[in-house]
Order: sequence, then structure tokens, then C-alpha cells
Amino acid sequence: MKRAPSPSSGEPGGRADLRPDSRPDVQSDVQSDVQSDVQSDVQPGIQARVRIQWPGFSLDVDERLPARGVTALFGHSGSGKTTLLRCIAGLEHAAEGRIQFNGEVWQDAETWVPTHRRPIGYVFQEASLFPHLTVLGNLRYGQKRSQRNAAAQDQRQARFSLEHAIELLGIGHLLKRRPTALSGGERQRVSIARALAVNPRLLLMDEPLAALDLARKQEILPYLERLHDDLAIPVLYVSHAPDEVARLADHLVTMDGGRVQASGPINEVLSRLDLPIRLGEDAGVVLDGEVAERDERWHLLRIACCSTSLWVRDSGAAIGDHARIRILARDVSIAHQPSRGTSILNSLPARVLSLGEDAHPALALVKLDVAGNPVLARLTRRSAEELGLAPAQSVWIQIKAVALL
Ligand SMILES: Nc1ncnc2c1ncn2[C@@H]1O[C@H](COP(=O)(O)OP(=O)(O)OP(=O)(O)O)[C@@H](O)[C@H]1O
Repeated sequence: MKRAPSPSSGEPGGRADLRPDSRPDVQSDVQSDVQSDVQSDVQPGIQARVRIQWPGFSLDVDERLPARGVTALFGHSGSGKTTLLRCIAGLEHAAEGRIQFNGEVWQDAETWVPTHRRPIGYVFQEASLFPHLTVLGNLRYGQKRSQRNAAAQDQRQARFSLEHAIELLGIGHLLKRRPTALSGGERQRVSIARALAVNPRLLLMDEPLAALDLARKQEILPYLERLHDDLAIPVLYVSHAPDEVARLADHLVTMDGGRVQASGPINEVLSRLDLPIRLGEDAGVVLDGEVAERDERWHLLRIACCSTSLWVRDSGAAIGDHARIRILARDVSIAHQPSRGTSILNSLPARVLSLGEDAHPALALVKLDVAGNPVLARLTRRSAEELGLAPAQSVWIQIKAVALL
């Protein structure tokens, strides 16, 4: 469920109507609380401990999320992702909760830092830009508010200039336009730039691509990847799209029924044998490597990763570029010998780690080690038995399709 603000609320990002408390006396109490807590606990990262009880839904989360990189909150619709994000933003006031960011307490039994005083940028599913302002006007509006609110020290340590946000999102040519003259993808890029222009220390993104069609989504993903590469601040990214998560996330938190099911570095979570059952056809892992060679004749790229090489379709990436590839379990087969006389390009030595059940009784999931990296294979239980698969066994895997993300 999305609760995006209306632009008429008086503030982009919809903060104005949503402040639980912004009285000056509360703020000074808050600041002294923040200072005393900074001294006592300076662990980096986001600590989120929240309990909410609503009719028909309860959220019960106690997680420490990393201080760096992109953490995806992933789960089915209604699993509580947005509610958790809103608690971190201060848009939802859980009766029981402790939210702490890099040692600063934003919420506990005595403390409540209102949303507009949390150093966050928030991107909603649907862009909520002021229609009467140009793109530049929208960006400046958000920036002015943040300058009024930010402490002097924060100002000195500005992480982004407006120019940097405009450049990063590629919206320089749109600055004079009004939101009605933008495509959905352009509007969302402006929303992201606006969230960055407030100079946040934490970027919260709630399914920023969900309202876009496939073409717009493809258009915007490279910009999100640039954010990933350029930003020094942590990003919490809510999504229920496995392809987005595979492409962008460093860490993955999966949620179900208001609870965290699994949390950790992306491949550690993706290669858990209980999770792929829930991911179905999307079960698989991602590997990070580097573009090592271009085969001009066959339009292929060789990706050096996990002490070996994989061939993928040429995407136009340059030699030396970072490359993330996705290997779906359904595209991996297992053999005792390296493949000969097959059309499959990628054949690698591997070791069986464990075997698990799959959603259908005919299928099994096999977790393998490929040069220190986990890879999953989905095959029939009959094939697994005929191959005599068992933990620690050395095998060869053939990967039918490798997607360069
Ligand atoms: N203010 C509220 N009062 C009562 N129930 C609520 C409230 N806000 C959300 N819910 C319910 O809490 C549950 C979790 O909602 P939430 O929006 O966090 O899920 P989600 O995982 O983000 O889903 P989606 O992917 O569809 O956005 C849903 O069942 C929703 O109907």
C-alpha cells in the first residue's frame, strides 16, 4: 500500500502534513537526547526496532541495516515494506520503536525526531512535483527547506550540490519545463534529484519504478545504477521486483507478513535454499565481475568473475567496466564431465554444497560453490538421483543463459 503525499500538502515529499510533532520545545529536547545518545552508541548503520499492531496486520521488526550501499527491502504486496520505511522516515509513529541512524536516536521511548529534522531524502512510488513550478523550481524548493532545517555543520559537509544531483540524474535539459511536460520516467528522475538536493545522509526509495511501464523502467535503471556507484550514503530501496533487486542491491532484507525472513549480503540471502522456493522462476544469484574481453565477431563479452570467465551477450560495456551478472537456477544444469558437443558456452567446475526441496515435488534445488561463490541449480529430483549428487561432490555446471545486468 502506498501513501504518497499530495503536492498540495505544502511540501514536496509530503512532509508538512505528516509531522507527528514539530514544536520547538520538543526539538530542543530531541537535540539533547540525540547528543547524549551519540556519545553512548555510535555504531554505524540503521537500527530499526518497531512493533505496530493494526487490525489485520502487525509489523514486528528488529534489524540493523548497513551504513553503506543499497539495501533492498523485498517482499510481496502487504508484507510491510512501506510501513517499515515510513517508520524509519518518521512518517509512521510506531507505539513501540527504536530508530537509530549512525548513532543518532531518531525514535525511542523518550525521543521523537520529526521527519523534517531527519537527514533523509524520500522518493515515493509516484512523483509528487508541484505543477505550478518548473523542474528547477521544484528542485530549489526542496533545497531551500533543507537549508532552513539543516544544522550549520551539515551545511559545511554538503554531500551534494544541486548541480551534482542534476548531472547525476541527467535532467539538465528539463530544468525549465513544468511537470506536466515530462514523461513518467523524467518526472521520477526529477523526484530522485529533488530527494538528493536536500543533501540527505540516508536515501529512502519506495518502489520508485513501480508506476512506470517497462520501457520507462529500463530508461531509469541506469540512473539508479549511477546513484549506486556515486553515492556515499546508504540507500533503502523498497521493491517487489526481483530484477530490480538483482540489479541494484548489495544487501537484501526479505519480508513476509510484517516480519523479516532473511537479511544479509545479497548473494548470501539469494542462495539460501529456503528462499528460492518463494522466488519461483526468479530464483538465482548475482555475481560481480569485470568486462575482460570483447569478441567482435560473435558479439560477446567475456566477464571475468569468480576466478573464471563467463561469456555474455555484448551490451556495449567497455573493457574494465564493472559487470554484474545474474544466473537463474533454472538455467544451470549439472554434469560429471565438462560439456562437449553442446551449444552451451559456459561450462565451469563446481562443488555441491547442499541439496534442497523445491516448490514442486518433481524438482530439487542444488547449491553449488563456484570458485568461492554460491550458484543455484534447479533440476528434476530424478536427475539429481541419477547423478548421485551429494554434498562435497565435484561436478561441472553448464549455464545456458547468463544475463548481464
Ligand atoms: N494506517 C494503516 N492502518 C491499518 N493498516 C494499514 C495501515 N497502513 C498500512 N496498513 C496495512 O499494513 C499492511 C502492510 O502495508 P505496506 O504498505 O507496508 O505493505 P508493502 O509490503 O509495502 O506492500 P506494497 O508492495 O503493496 O506496497 C497492509 O495490509 C496494509 O493494508
